[in-house]
Formats: sequence, C-alpha cells, structure tokens
Amino acid sequence: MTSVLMSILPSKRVDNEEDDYNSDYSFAMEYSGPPVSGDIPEVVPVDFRRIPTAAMVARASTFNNLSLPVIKPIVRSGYSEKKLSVDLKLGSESPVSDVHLGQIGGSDENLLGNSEDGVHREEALGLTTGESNVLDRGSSSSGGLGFSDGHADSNWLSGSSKIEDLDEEYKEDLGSGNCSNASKSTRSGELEDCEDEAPRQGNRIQVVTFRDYTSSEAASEEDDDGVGVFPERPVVVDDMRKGTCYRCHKRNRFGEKEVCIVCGAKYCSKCVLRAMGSMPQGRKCITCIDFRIDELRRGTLGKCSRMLRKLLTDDVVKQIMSSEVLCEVNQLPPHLIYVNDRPLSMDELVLLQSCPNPPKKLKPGKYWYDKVSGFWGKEGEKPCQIISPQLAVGNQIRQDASNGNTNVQINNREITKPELWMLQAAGIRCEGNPTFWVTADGSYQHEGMNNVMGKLWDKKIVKIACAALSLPFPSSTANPGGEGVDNDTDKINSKNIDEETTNKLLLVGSDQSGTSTIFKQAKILYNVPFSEDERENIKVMIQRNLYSYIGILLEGRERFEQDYLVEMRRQRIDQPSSSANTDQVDEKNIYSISPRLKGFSSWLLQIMVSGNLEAIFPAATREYAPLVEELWKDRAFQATYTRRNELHMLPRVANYFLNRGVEIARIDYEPSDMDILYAENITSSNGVASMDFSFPNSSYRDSYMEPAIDHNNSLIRYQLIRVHADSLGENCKWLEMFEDVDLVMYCVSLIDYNEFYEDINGVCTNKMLASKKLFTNIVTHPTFVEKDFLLILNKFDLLEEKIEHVPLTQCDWFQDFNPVTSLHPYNNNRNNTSLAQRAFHYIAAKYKRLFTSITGRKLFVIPVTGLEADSVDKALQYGREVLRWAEERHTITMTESTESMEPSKSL
Ligand SMILES: Nc1nc2c(ncn2[C@@H]2O[C@H](COP(=O)(O)OP(=O)(O)OP(=O)(O)O)[C@@H](O)[C@H]2O)c(=O)[nH]1
Ligand SMILES: [Mg+2]
Repeated sequence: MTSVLMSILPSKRVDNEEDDYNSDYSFAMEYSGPPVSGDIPEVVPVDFRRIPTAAMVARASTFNNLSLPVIKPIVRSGYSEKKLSVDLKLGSESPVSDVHLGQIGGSDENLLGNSEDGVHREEALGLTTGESNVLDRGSSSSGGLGFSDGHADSNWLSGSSKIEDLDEEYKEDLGSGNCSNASKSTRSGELEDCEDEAPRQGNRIQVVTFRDYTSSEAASEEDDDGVGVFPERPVVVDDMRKGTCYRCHKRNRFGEKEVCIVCGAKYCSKCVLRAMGSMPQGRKCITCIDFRIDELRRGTLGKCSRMLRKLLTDDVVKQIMSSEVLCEVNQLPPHLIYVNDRPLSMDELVLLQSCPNPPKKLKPGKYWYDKVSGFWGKEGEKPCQIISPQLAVGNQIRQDASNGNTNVQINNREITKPELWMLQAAGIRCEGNPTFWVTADGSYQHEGMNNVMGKLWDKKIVKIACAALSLPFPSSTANPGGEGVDNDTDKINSKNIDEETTNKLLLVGSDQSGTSTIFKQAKILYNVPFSEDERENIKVMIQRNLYSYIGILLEGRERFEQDYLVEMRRQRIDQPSSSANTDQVDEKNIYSISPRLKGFSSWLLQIMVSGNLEAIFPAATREYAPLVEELWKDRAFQATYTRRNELHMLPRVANYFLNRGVEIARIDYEPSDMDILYAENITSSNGVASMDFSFPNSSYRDSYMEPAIDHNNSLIRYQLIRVHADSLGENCKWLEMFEDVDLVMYCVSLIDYNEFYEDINGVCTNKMLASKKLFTNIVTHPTFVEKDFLLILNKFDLLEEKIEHVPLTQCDWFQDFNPVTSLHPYNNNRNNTSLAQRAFHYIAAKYKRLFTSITGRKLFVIPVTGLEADSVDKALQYGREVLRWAEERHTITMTESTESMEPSKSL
C-alpha cells in the first residue's frame, strides 16, 4: 500500500538518511461518504526509526575459514532483550503458536487488536512483516513467521507438492491462514495453541526451560571485540518415552524423528514443520532460535535427514542446511575454546581455523598447543593432532598440559606414556629425565645442545608406532616449516583424525601362530597396497629366506653324503670281494658336488652359522644368482631336495619357494602377492604393523551377515594392528599401548598341541600351553578387562592332517578329548563332523571356559586357515559382527540410561 502511494505521489529527493526517515507522506484522505454508524478505527502512525534495521558488520565468519560478512542487526533503542526472552519463554510452552502467528502474516488486525499483553504495535508489525534481515537478531519470531513471508511461501510451501504429506488439519491452516485461536493471547501473556493442541497442554510432559536472558547479561556477554555472545541452549527436561514425538506425543519407536540441534527435542514428520517453522537457523524448534546449538550435535550440522528431504523441496532443504551451517549463532563461540588456559578471542579462533592445518572437529573445550612442534591435544590428554606451528593463540604451554608422568619433556611439556613409547620405538634413549626440543619437521635435540640428533618423522618405525599408539603423524615432511602435515589421505594418519569412527582390531598371538600371515592376507584381500619400499624389502627378505632354505638343503646334503659314505664303507667291509675302492665309492657318490659348488656351499653355511646372512643381501643376489641356478641343476642337490622332508629345520613353506628357486634368485625377480603371503619374517622388525581398511560392500557371504543394514559398510574404517608377542615385553606390559583397541583377536596355532619349544634354560614347554598362558596374561591385563575377544584358531588345514596321526591328548590340557570314532576317518560321527572339526570345537570350548572363568563374559571363536583368503575374510567379518553386537549392547545400555542425548536415527 505504502509503495503504491509513494509511486503515485510526487517524488521527494532524499539527500541523506535523516531525510529519509523524515520523508513522511500522509495517507489520509478526506472522507466524503455517508455517515458511519460505529467508531472510526484509530490509526497509529508507524515510526520507522523504531523498526529494527540491518547493517553490514565486517566480521570474518569463523566457519570454514570463509571471510563472509555477516548481517548483524542493530537492535533499536527501547527494544528490550528481556522482552525477547519473555517471548521465547512463552513460545516454549507452545511452539506451534508461533507458527500460527506466522500464518497470519498480513492480517495485522488480529495481532494489533489483541496486543493486550503489551506487545507494541510496531513490534507486531515488524514481526508480521517477516523480513528476515530485519528480524535477524529477534528471530525468535521470524522462525515462526517463515510460513507467512512471501519468500517462504513461494519457495516451498505453496510451490511444493510435498505439502501433500502434511496432515489435513495442518494443510487447512496453511491454506486458509486460520489463526483465530493462535492469535488469541491471554492477559498473562500466554499465547494459547490451536484447538487441536488443547488436550496435549494437559498431558505435556516435556518442559523446556530457558535461562532468564536479561539485557544486562546480554551486555555482559559481549566479548572484547564487541561480538555478541549467544545464549546457551535451553535445558530439556526429558522424561519422554522413547519414540515419542515431543509435539503430538504420539509414540512410534521406529518412525523417523527430526531432532532440534539446540535442545534435542524430537519431532515426527507430521509435527516437524510446525515445531521448527521455516528453520532460518537450521533444524531448531522455533523456541530455540537464536540459541547456541548443542555442541554434541555440531557434527550433524548441514547433514540433512531423510525426513526433511521427503517433506521439502531440494532447494529449500539446501537453503535450510546452508543457513544451519553458516548462520552466526551456530558458529563456534570463541570464548568457550581455551588454548593453554586462555579463552580465545574471535581473532584467535579465526587464525586457528584458517591456518593450513587447523584442528579438526574443533569443539568448545580446553586444549593445549605446543607452538614449536605443532602438537595439539585436549587438556590432560596425549596429542591428537599436529596442527600448523607458531600460531599466536593462547598462553604458553604448561608443563603438565597433557598430564604426562614420564619425566621426559618435549618443548617444556611432560609427555605421556604413548609418546614415550613412540620415542623408544624410534630408538631414542629416554633415561635420566631428558628434555627434548622438537620442531615442526620432527627434528629433535636435547634442550640447549644445539645438536640435531635426527628427525622423528623420517623414521618408518615412528609412523607405525604412532598408528598403533593413536598418536598423530604428519603425512608429509617435505615442508620444513611443518606446513602441510597431517593430510587426510594418509591412511595411517586418517585413523588419528577420525579416531571416533575407526574401529581398531588388535591381532596378537604366540610364536608362529600365523598373525603375520593373516595380516598380509588382509592387506591383499582389502586392497591395501604394499608400497614400493615394502615390496623391495619383501623381495630381499624372500631371497634371503631362499638362501637360508638352500643352506639347510646343503647342510642336509653334507649329512646325506656322509651317511652315504659310511654306508658304502660298511658295505665294502661287509663285502671285501667288492672290487670298488674308496675313491670309486666317492666318485659314485650321488651326494657329491663340484668343487665350485662345494666352495659356495661352505661359504653359505659359514655365513649362516655366523648369523651374517642378513648382511650379505641384497648384494649376494647379483653375485650368486648364477650359482643358485647351477646348484639347482646339480644331481646331488636334486637328490637332497627329494629327501627334504627329512630335514626338520626346513619350514613347510620352503617348498613353495624352493620349487621356484632359480626364478626367485634372479635380480629381476618381482614377488607376487602369493609370494608375499607365503614369505616368512617380513613383518616389521619391532613386531608392530598396522593397516587401515574397509570391507568392500560385496563382502557378504555368510549367514550371519545382514547386507540390508550395512549399506554404509564401505564407509566404516578399520585399523588392523598386528603385534608380535615378543614385543609385548615382560608380563605384557606394553599392552597399555593398545588401550583404545575395540577388539582383541587372539591367534592360536591349532597344531601346537604336540609341539614344544626350549627356553634359554633348556626347559621344554608345550606350545599350546604357552599359548594358553599368553592368552590368560592378555585377558587379565588391566588394560583389556572390558575388551571383547575373538579367538582365531588358525592352521585348520594343518590340523586336519595332523589329527589323523597325532592324538590331541598329547597336550596335557586336552587329556579328556575323547571323540567317538567311526570307520571313516573324515566322517567321525553321526553328524558328519570330521575329527578336525571335533577337535576344533573341543579346543574352542576349552578357551571359552577359560575366558568366561576370568571375565564372566563370552568368548567368540572362529576356525581359520591363514593361507586361504576366504577364511581370513570370514574371520575379519566375524570380528566386525562382534563389534557391531558390542555397539548394539552399548546403545541399548545408553538408551536405557539417557535417552535424551541419543541423536535421532534420522541424522
Ligand atoms: N598351512 C598353513 N600354514 C600357515 C597358516 N598360517 C600360517 N602358516 C604358516 O605358519 C608359519 C608361521 O606363520 P606366521 O604368520 O609367520 O606366524 P606369526 O604369528 O607371524 O609368528 P612369528 O613369525 O613368530 O611372528 C608361516 O610359515 C606361515 O606360512 C595356515 O593357516 N595354514
Ligand atoms: Mg611370522
């Protein structure tokens, strides 16, 4: 109306803002009609200066390092924050009333006419105008007004076919703008809900209470920079039953719910739009608008639920999500982030978030920051990240910042145990309370010595140790300034970044149980490539192993030759008539080799005895490859090879490599995946290896898998850490390093039951009993008391062979194994269960009983053949299931104790 009149009336030049305000026009015209019967309504003139206006405030947004100007409203004089608070409070009792307020947009009369509660007409006018910029600060109302403003209408409600999904009564309201009940306000100032809400007022259990937000508080919450601080979230007193909508109170446990990112109230699809309005700040109840979000829900910002997608058009959803992420009130409040004991200013927060390596998933809380090395962690905890160094944020770091108790310091901070272990893994001596100086590129030196001792990040072992210990590791050391570290693409490091979403599996077992075979098999299975370096090392190791197998054969050859000669001499003595003399016997000796090969043989055996085989590689390959070939063609060597089963020193796997000895000995040999799998001794020297992987979606082959519920499967990351028992130290003391693993997979070799090893004192111990002892030590270790265990009974293929010849009862622990035998060796009872399977079940039961007697919990068990890919795949998938069950147990417990904190399934 105003604009129409303005366009008709002669224009008046506006020179400045002041003039603008004064550029009044009279809309009154002389009445010349018939006399009126009733009172003429009085028109109260609108004072434009009292309507809130927007101004540009040059303030860098803290989100995503963007420097976006934020529209910040200037609260007009006389407009009371207290009043806003009261409005919110009222709204909290019946959020839907705000929606109805919104629906009357344009119907000023209703509002103005009922403003007995003291709402200024101007305010009411302002509210119904629905100008989002104007109402930004006071948007407790604008949320509700979303339905009425032209923008919202045209964009999504009127234009959306999805409106069909809303309940009938709601559509009616929207269509007619019916607000008779909504616009009713009582003397006490309480806005009553629409008639359909009447019954729920009585039984409404949900109470949302708000802090009394006064103007003085508002003023005091202005920080140094003059940046307004948004109020804390309302407290939800939640005694609602699970699955109940907070608005209609209807219960549907499995129905999707949308959750308010501020108070956590959950709404069903029929109520969500009423409860949340046009969502100018994202998914918040109307009454929660302008309140800070619940920090626990920060991770869900901008992640739209399926419910909203169904209800709204894509464009609207996009707009809501973008507001949710970008609006000022939803940004991290700098004063809630403490760095080295000091709350950040806005400038510091911007600096922190815009540096090349900012802290990931920053939440309000207390952090420590080592400016020299870039180490960053939560107060009282080990470092969780390496961020850009030398940022001017926070105070100086405190010595006890990470609550370390190791007497070892890095850059004036006493480091934690995992960090000490990492230094020790790197071979750095830490005796005598040393204080180190570590720079961002990993250079370390004793404080005050000016003598760089090495670079931490250059050591491969440090990378593995960091992965195993959940310590941060920079992905690139190229930049001497330390920039560019901590890259998401680094597989090991991604674990540290996303620790909350990666499941850690610890694979441990006694000597020769098969842990490294299973680890390698997993790498091949889940396409975790061996790096160039690794392949080169593996090649050298395979060739070295080959020479050691050849050495064992050559040693055997010497023995066979001597036996042969002794036999020949004995025959000659027994048969003196024989014409053959000793020399002739020697010549016919099938185990004799040429002097050249003999020289090679003596040299190799000598090297092996002295333990220097490692030192001659890879040079030996170039030198001796032709000799290996020659040896292979040699008759005596072949004769020895055919008797290789008599050589107990020769491992079973040697066959695999010896069969291709000539090829493997060549310089240009490239190990295949199979070669790597079969190769011995190729895991890292300190016995710890780690890999990140995820299960491919197609990896469902077993009845216990439920593909339908695991569509996000490939997104879930796993970390498999293999540790050699020897690396666990005395009484498994290093197990502490693995305190955050989710599942312990303990590996036992099923054929250990009749095998023994001799310790340094010459005492023989049954390997199965030794494995049982190690298992007990691990299960009873304080770090692992609550952990789930999966027992991997490995080498099932070998058990099938051995059990036919060697009874299980050879092991003292298995004395009562007494299977019912049948005539057929592989069909040992009515259930068609083989002897090996029965033995497996028996051993599994033994371990289960042991585990339950210690922990009172259930042990999961699976038979495995480490050399078979399917079998290992199955075992790891079973591990995943165990984790899932554990998670479900945990969720049920959590739900029972505190339902309010549980995020909606729709998120
Ligand atoms: N036939 C067969 N051999 C296996 C199986 N699992 C492992 N092996 C072999 O058993 C030997 C020991 O396996 P590893 O994987 O090296 O055992 P480990 O647990 O790493 O033991 P350490 O080498 O002492 O660290 C290797 O020669 C493997 O090839 C299996 O399921 N079947
Ligand atoms: Mg091994």
